[in-house]
Amino acid sequence: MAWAVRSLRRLQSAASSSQAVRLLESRSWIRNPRKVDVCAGQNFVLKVSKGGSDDGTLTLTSKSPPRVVFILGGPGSGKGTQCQKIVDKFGFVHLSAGDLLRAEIQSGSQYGDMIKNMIKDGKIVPSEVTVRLLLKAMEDSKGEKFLIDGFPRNDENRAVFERMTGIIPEFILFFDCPEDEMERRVLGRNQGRVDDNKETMQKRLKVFIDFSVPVVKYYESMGKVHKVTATGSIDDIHTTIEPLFEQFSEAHSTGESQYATGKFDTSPTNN
Ligand SMILES: Nc1ncnc2c1ncn2[C@@H]1O[C@H](COP(=O)(O)OP(=O)(O)O)[C@@H](O)[C@H]1O
Ligand SMILES: O=c1ccn([C@@H]2O[C@H](COP(=O)(O)OP(=O)(O)O)[C@@H](O)[C@H]2O)c(=O)[nH]1
Ligand SMILES: [Mg+2]
Repeated sequence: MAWAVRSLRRLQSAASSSQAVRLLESRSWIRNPRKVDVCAGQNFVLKVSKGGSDDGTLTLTSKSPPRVVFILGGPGSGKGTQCQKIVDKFGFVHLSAGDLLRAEIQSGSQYGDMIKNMIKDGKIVPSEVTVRLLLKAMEDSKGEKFLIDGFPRNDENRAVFERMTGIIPEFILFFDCPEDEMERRVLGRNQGRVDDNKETMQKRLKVFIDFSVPVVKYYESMGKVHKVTATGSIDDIHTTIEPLFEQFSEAHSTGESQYATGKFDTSPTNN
């Protein structure tokens, strides 16, 4: 029983809900859910439903669940530009996965060279690297609502984010832009980026079609995608998407929202 109390204390001291999710997944904290009805951590409440079978369903609700909107679209479709206008008006935390990766290169990280070479080739960086950067940025920001820009870029990104955070996006904003317009914008961006050139752009567009568009289709099958025609003026596009964020703010003005319900396998572990 001592280890159950010890483990419970570990869970209760978890600094964030995402840590609790990781503890749950590792199952290193509990062998018998019957002993734990409700466990309140610093940022979350864990409720164990008294399911008849052994694999009781655990519901992890967070007192202030991180609410996420994914902003997707091809390179140069206008994701960053529109995110900035949404932040100015609705106070989200804007996390550009690409910017976080470029900052990681600058930081002298052990992954720096790998990330730089992959960006140069328009390739998608391993999911765990990007998700850890996103998680850290979310926790450091102390924010509650996030625009995650340019992520997930493939199905593995999507699955790893969900597994590591337990977060389901509120909706996806997809900027639909013709390839020639995206190329024109990227080549005119003048940000000194290693990947803003004709050759890399062709590779990025292929990666977008082959890997990122299927992620949009996945979320479309869940009815979570708002597709926006991303040609026309920056202000007109912003006006088109504003109502989505007005509704978002109203819908979540009060109360907790359940953000992770998982069938965490709580059958007694062997170890
Ligand atoms: N509606 C638009 N019309 C023309 N240029 C745009 C529009 N939206 C963004 N841009 C420009 O195109 C380039 C790419 O925009 P950006 O927001 O960086 O796209 P993404 O983040 O999707 O790559 C930037 O130089 C930006 O100023
Ligand atoms: O989740 C991500 C986001 C970006 N990238 C890499 O970073 C590059 C630049 O991404 P960013 O979103 O900044 O490009 P944009 O679409 O804004 O031009 C991409 O082409 C990828 O090589 C990645 O691997 N994973
Ligand atoms: Mg961008």
